[in-house]
Amino acid sequence: MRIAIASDHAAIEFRRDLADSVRGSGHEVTDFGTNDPTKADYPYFARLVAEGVAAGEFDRGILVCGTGVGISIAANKVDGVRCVVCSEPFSAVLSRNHNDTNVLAMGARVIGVEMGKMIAGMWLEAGFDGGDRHQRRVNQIMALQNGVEVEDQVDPGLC
Ligand SMILES: O=C(CO)[C@H](O)[C@H](O)COP(=O)(O)O
Repeated sequence: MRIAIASDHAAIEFRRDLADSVRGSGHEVTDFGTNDPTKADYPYFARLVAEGVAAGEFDRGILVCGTGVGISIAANKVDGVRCVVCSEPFSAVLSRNHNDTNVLAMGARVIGVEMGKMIAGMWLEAGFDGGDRHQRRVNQIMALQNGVEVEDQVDPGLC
């Protein structure tokens, strides 16, 4: 797959190690930096990756900052992006199976790089389960992103 990766200053070594690992698994990796250890603003780097994924230039994106939180919030502002921030593989894989996430965020101040490689590897391998309920909910998420009103599809009488 074509993978875009970026980080802020808090995750430079983590991102470089991770990019090597993803490349080693046979993916085509485009690394957007930063390579500047002075302060870098994570929304800028989130945007480079998120817009590339949303435009179809990349199949998936990986973002790293100190916690993964800010960079994931920023990525999720881009229409077409479903970014998950993860510190363990279970949520990463389920985010693919149920939510069809297309960007993964992690925190270099939260987890070690070996855990990051495992999370990214499993996330890249996992597929979307699809099917009526998961596809419907993903469609609802995307409708929210576009400001469309979303109705609960479940009969309240069944709750
Ligand atoms: O985790 C982050 C955002 O969620 C950033 O990496 C973090 O806020 C950067 O902090 P500092 O500028 O103090 O190094």
